Amino acid sequence: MTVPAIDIEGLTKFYGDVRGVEDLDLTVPEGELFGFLGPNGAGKSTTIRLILGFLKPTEGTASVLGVPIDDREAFIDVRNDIGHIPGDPQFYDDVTGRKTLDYLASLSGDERREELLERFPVPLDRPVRGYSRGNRQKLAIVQAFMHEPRLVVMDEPTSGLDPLVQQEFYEFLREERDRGVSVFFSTHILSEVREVCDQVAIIRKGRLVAVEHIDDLLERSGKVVTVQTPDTIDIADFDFEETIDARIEPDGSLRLVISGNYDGLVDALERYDIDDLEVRETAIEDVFMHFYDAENGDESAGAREGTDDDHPVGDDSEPEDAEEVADA
Ligand SMILES: Nc1ncnc2c1ncn2[C@@H]1O[C@H](COP(=O)(O)OP(=O)(O)OP(=O)(O)O)[C@@H](O)[C@H]1O
Repeated sequence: MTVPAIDIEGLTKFYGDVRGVEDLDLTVPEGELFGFLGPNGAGKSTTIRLILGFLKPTEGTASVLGVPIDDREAFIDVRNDIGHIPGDPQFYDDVTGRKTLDYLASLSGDERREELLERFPVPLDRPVRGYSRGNRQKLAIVQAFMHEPRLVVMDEPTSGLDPLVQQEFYEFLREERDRGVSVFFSTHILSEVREVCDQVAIIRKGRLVAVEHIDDLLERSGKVVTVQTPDTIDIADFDFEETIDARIEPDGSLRLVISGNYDGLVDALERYDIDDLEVRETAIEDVFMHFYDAENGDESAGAREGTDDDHPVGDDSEPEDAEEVADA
């Protein structure tokens, strides 16, 4: 029986009165690219910090690669099988990229630094202080993967990367997945979810609202059909079982979202002259937007400020606030 890469049960974290996450249940299977999506302040970083043992849950538990996060000793061992890219990777600024990697390699190992640096090159002999945001992120990628982890957990890993490097990183992630590596990452970028994820979990206001295979999600989300006709459209003609949404656009065209077969549509269109007809996949934005609330904005509003944990990457086991776990 294979052990899930991550198994979360009833995980809850309150920062004083502020809810980080509440009653989260989630299983991330081994060998999948698993996306974690949600608006600002939804609880993504909190979840990531909990499963890496940097924060102590208020309730509930999780296992990572089969090891419960509250089994401190076993968890320290399993950390070597985990790679991590924090939300805002911090390094010791006066140290060069090369020395940074040497140091991190001495802690966790280094099986493939050269290969990774070829794909994600950084100015190795310059102090990290002078690195651009993108180069910092590439250094974070190299350190997260160089010890051949079985699981990599990443908090918005493509922020700061230019589009070409992003594409290279997506390709790299797919290759890693095909080699059996499990990847769990938070993101705001909807197209990224579509491009690389096998499954996605969506979190809002600290609670899980959906876990979906991307293919199923897109299948259920249907196709968008746009029809231009000189005739007056009776929207009731297009209300068949497969219709998810039907509306007349401001330019007078008919826009339908249809899931399933097109028989009803073809029959209905016989009543009209057609100037133009377009069928396209539903934009991922439309697929996900109904999971977000129009008024959500920044869900962290009202929460305590200035308590983020931006430790240097090699030092993220050093908690900075009293609530964090002392020996993560
Ligand atoms: N150290 C902390 N102290 C107090 N409240 C916190 C702390 N960290 C997070 N929170 C609060 O917990 C909630 C979840 O925050 P979290 O950072 O986990 O969300 P997120 O989904 O990662 O957001 P973003 O997409 O903006 O990074 C928010 O209301 C946030 O303000």
